[in-house]
Amino acid sequence: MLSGKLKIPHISTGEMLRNLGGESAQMVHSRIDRGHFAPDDFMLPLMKDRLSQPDCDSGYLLDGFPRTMVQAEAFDASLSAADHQLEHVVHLEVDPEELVARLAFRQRTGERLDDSAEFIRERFQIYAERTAPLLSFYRDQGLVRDINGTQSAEDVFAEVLAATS
Ligand SMILES: Nc1ncnc2c1ncn2[C@@H]1O[C@H](COP(=O)(O)OP(=O)(O)O)[C@@H](O)[C@H]1O
Repeated sequence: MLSGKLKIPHISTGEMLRNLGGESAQMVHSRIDRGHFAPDDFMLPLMKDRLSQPDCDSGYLLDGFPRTMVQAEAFDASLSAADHQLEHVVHLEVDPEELVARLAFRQRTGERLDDSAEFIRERFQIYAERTAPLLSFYRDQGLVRDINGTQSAEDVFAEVLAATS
């Protein structure tokens, strides 16, 4: 919805990784199917290549990147080198119980192995250890827009649009 409205590409790293072919695919899929991250030294060249495509020239909506401090710092350095700036970091806040319910629903309607109950707890823990620290990193830069994600998709969309316009 958002990328259509803003007319910029939606770049979902999870989707890119799930669709990966070639020789790295097996290594990456065996990790992400268990809820583990793809390695930083795999993600960084992948994203460098993706963000250098012409459709990214006027901006992009990142979904799932950066997810570790190593990624955030490398991304920051590459933005500065290109004289580009991040405009917003959208932080969607949802209660853990609600998230578990949503993931359980997604598992019933989809095929993602990492949505199984076995891996959900693991993904929460990895988020807390490796991704949550990015919030204070970006808060210090004044970029974080906190959004209540426990609303209907339409209301979340409206709130995100208002916070980023
Ligand atoms: N930036 C990233 N670095 C490392 N692994 C990633 C990254 N983005 C996605 N992944 C892997 O892909 C999986 C699915 O990502 P994503 O589709 O964004 O899931 P969700 O939105 O359900 O958290 C993640 O759990 C992780 O294993």
